[in-house]
Amino acid sequence: MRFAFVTLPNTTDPDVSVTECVFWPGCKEIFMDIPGFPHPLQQPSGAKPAFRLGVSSGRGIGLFSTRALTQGELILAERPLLLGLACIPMLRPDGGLTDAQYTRHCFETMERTLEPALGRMRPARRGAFMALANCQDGSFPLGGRYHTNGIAVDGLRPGVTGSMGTYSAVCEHLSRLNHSCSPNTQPCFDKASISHQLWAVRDIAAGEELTFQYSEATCSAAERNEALKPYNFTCTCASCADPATSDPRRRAIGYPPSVEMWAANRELSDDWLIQKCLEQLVLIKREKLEYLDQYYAAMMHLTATYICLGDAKQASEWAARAQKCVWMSGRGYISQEELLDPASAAYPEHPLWRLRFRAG
Ligand SMILES: C[S@@+](CC[C@H](N)C(=O)[O-])C[C@H]1O[C@@H](n2cnc3c(N)ncnc32)[C@H](O)[C@@H]1O
Repeated sequence: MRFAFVTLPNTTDPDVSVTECVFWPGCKEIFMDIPGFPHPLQQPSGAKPAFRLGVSSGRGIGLFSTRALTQGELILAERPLLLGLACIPMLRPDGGLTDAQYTRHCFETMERTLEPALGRMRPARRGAFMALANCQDGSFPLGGRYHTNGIAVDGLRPGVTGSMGTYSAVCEHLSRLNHSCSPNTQPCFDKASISHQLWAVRDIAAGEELTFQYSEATCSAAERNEALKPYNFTCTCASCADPATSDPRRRAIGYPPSVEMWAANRELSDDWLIQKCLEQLVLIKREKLEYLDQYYAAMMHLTATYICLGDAKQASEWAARAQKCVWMSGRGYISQEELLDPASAAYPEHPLWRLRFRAG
């Protein structure tokens, strides 16, 4: 397998941070084809950083807020030290390798693949990479750190889904985020600036530890902890400590039914869909899972439902709440600026306006 080793942006300016990339052929062009690439890093508000590194009891180093943060606030943006394939496709060699031998073979291949990228890295960036945690036994200094600290990046291999389509970004600061099954932040990768951005998904108190989820949050506590095994820790968050209460709530989290279906169905009450969405929001808030797509979807549905009912005031309030979910950029987020003012002409002109009274 021949990978492309590239530095992006391609500059020797020491004041511009760069990312060492291990790309499938063709991935570099995804960046180079973006008009104006590289865009500058988006800057968080405030003169001082909104985060600091600190010791998190029993979890090594973590990130902490330095001040109160509001939902939808940008906490930090940084270029990854390293951006590469989440895993390397490898045929199992003939000769009857055991599972353990095959796993070792995969790690050895990853180690060899990462060596040239680390060799290209600026010394300070390489030092930052090597200072990161390695949850393995140390046999693979590069691959171990890569797997411990990589944050998933999708969409760099158009048309390829699953692990073969996923990239992994290792960052100096963002990779210090510890895991929580009820995370208060969400990282988003911005291709145009080749940076990872960290967003507050709910209001965060000054001094609170910043966390994100390493594993799918809507499955059971047992399944989540199975997925966390490669990171070598067991989660002790409130949801993992009380799965009898939390698991059924997480299982019940989903997407609301279609607005058009409800609008056309006279057997359903006018507030039927509103109740469905509010039920979802209660579950999501109890489990503190505001980062989920379903949270944003519930608020978008509430906006659309009130438009169908011809209630611009309520619709604009839900549009304003959905508007804060900036971390949904790249995952279906639509800025609804025009719906924030209930007196806006966008309401009577909206295709769903009073649909409930027109449908059927
Ligand atoms: C990506 S690193 C996070 C930063 C790390 N704490 C450090 O010191 O650099 C992942 C490692 O942090 C630790 N960790 C992360 N979340 C944890 C949690 N909720 N409980 C215990 N350990 C955790 C585990 O050792 C895990 O392998």
